[in-house]
Amino acid sequence: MPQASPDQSTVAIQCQQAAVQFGSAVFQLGPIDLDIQAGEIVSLIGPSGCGKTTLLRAIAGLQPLSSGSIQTHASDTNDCGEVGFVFQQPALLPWADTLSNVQLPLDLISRGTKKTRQAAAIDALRSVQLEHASKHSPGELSGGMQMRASVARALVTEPKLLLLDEPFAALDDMLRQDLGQLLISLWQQRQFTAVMVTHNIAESIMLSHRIAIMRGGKLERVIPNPLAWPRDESIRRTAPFGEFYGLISDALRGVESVEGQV
Ligand SMILES: Nc1ncnc2c1ncn2[C@@H]1O[C@H](COP(=O)(O)OP(=O)(O)OP(=O)(O)O)[C@@H](O)[C@H]1O
Repeated sequence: MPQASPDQSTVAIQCQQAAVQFGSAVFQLGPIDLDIQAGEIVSLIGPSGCGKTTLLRAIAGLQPLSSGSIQTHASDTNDCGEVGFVFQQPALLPWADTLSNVQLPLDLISRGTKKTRQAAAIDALRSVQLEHASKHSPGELSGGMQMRASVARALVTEPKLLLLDEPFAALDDMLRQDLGQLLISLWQQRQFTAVMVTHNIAESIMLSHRIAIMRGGKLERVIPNPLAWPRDESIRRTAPFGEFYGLISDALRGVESVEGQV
């Protein structure tokens, strides 16, 4: 049975006084304290340049900290397949077909046999409804199909942790909503922990259990999402959605009308 909500008993990501300083640059991230539970999806939202991507990269271990620490349940193992990434651009290899692109992370970590890797890639393609395009090159796919392939590639190793950096920002609104629903249905199957950078308030509300508001390198507040989970698109037309949208907008504008917790 799919789980309906995150596992509140296991901390999957623990940021303790995590800070990043870039050389002589003025910007400093943190120090940030944040615990994310296993199976939780947390959105990072805030003005351009406030440090969302830097925090995401730090969680991924791609950005060294100048002080503090970030522990993830992925960093407890040495398995490179424990973290999946989805970026704004699908970044598929143009010379390889869709199946090979999706299979690539398994090939890179040499997991299983060639046959099991291919079977896993086909499964991942099926989960994003792209099995029929396995032999197509990325140039033959629409933008939405490319992004679905990118999601399949991120999930093919069955990572416990999925990191998404404005994954659907380049897509039109309808496609963006469809891919959001796809992410929710994949979560229902796999209950991964996810951190997603977005500029889109509605998307952060639809897809996350908590919304972390950042400003000037600081984590200002983390707001629990009161809407029932999992959500479908009809929730956008409800009063609670509208109210929560207003509350997040206020928080982003720095209006002190909301109780948050870090
Ligand atoms: N490698 C780097 N060296 C120096 N400064 C950096 C580096 N990477 C990011 N910065 C600076 O850190 C700050 C935060 O950048 P970051 O990309 O994390 O912001 P963001 O909130 O994700 O922005 P956006 O919403 O525009 O993508 C910016 O001032 C940026 O110029």
